[in-house]
Amino acid sequence: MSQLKPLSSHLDSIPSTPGKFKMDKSPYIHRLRYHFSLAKLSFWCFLFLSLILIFFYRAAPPNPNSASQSSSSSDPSRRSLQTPTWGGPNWEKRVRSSARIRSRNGICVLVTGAAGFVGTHVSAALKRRGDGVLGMDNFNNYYDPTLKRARQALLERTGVFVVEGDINDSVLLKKLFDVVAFSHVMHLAAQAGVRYAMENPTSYVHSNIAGLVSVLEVCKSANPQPAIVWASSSSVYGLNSKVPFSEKDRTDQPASLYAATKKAGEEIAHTYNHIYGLSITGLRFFTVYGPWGRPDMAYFFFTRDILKGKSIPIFEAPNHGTVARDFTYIDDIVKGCLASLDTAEKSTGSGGKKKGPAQLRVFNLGNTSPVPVTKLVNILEKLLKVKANKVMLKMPRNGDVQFTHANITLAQSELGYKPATDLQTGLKKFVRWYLSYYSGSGKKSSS
Ligand SMILES: O=C(O)[C@H]1O[C@H](OP(=O)(O)OP(=O)(O)OC[C@H]2O[C@@H](n3ccc(=O)[nH]c3=O)[C@H](O)[C@@H]2O)[C@H](O)[C@@H](O)[C@@H]1O
Repeated sequence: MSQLKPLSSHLDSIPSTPGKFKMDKSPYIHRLRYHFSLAKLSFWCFLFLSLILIFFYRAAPPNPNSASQSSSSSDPSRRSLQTPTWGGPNWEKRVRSSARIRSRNGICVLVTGAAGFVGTHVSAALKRRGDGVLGMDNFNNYYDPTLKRARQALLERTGVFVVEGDINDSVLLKKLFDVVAFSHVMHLAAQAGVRYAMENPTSYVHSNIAGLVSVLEVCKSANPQPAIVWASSSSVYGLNSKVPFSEKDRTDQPASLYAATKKAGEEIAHTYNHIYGLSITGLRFFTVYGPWGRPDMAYFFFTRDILKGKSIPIFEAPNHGTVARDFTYIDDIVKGCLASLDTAEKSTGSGGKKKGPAQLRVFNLGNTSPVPVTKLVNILEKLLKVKANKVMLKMPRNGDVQFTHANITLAQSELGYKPATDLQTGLKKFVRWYLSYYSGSGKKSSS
């Protein structure tokens, strides 16, 4: 710029209208021509450098569509939108290769939330039996993202590519369906956790409502439409006091915003099934635990805090009432998920138009034997060989319910679902994983 200024003062004396400037061979004119060509050269150099700078600036995020959705909101699920990392021929090649079916009668599944706890186990199990699997995850920081990266690395080793992106990024979702004709979508991406909903309510609306609609919108327009299996929650039973919880029981009394968004998801699923002929199966998971689990869940952070000698807050109901959960081991949940995919009928619509009625199902996937939280802590103490510093607390009014208990008759008859792992056995496997994962490298921290 500094070079152009003095030159522009020379150029100011030259008429701007072409044709009015007469060529003259005087020495002054020669000097003028010399200055003029220098100005031109500087101008083109400047333009060229600017173009290079603009090119590199724009090339930094490969997908401008996603970048435009970035937000500085406190919502952790949105943060990943700021660093989109998809697109390009190599990326498409990896997507295709990961989604390629490698067994006879295999299915081709898009797994959202693939770097999550259940997502990782389900993706690995599908891949092991030869199905085509493509993962998707936004790697948000609701809990330690290094654990999610470690799960991603595990999946990479089994041949599953996890695309980094948010389910609200419909451009990315459409692109994935352009590249691969998925027969099924296993939709597990969600904002989980019951108590966190009071801290960050919008993250639940963003992932569990807007995100679900985004996924269903793309599925409904896809040709062929995939069959969808997705994660609802035992929390939809809310204040229901009839035990064990059956799919026919009322679910209109959610006790947390988390539960309300999952219940809303079930109603949204009904709408997309009704209008567009999408085949949809909702799975009500009951407190899933196991290796590679979620650090925000009680069994996980109790283990961490017992080992650190920190106190363990154990909630109790009024009048010292027992708080209990139908803890369900991850391997049993995986079997239920795969059976749901295998028994899912095809969607009946195509390209956004319904052609006939389609399957709509909801199943409880629980363990059918609730265990008090105090008992969970006793088992952990024995497995860890450390006495817990227990502090009994009145159950806070932040969304928890006193107990959960699944009736699994429907899943048993329709899916052949039969949980086989009791809490003692499952926690033993979890503790073994926990100790090797967190002491193995000496670098990781569960805090
Ligand atoms: O079944 C489900 O649908 C839900 O299961 C879990 O929710 P929750 O059962 O509340 O699991 P945890 O947060 O691990 O709590 C387990 C038990 O420990 C108790 N707890 C929790 C935290 C604590 O500090 N102290 C304590 O006693 C809770 O009251 C609860 O009874 C998951 O976190 C949800 O994402 C999932 O949807």
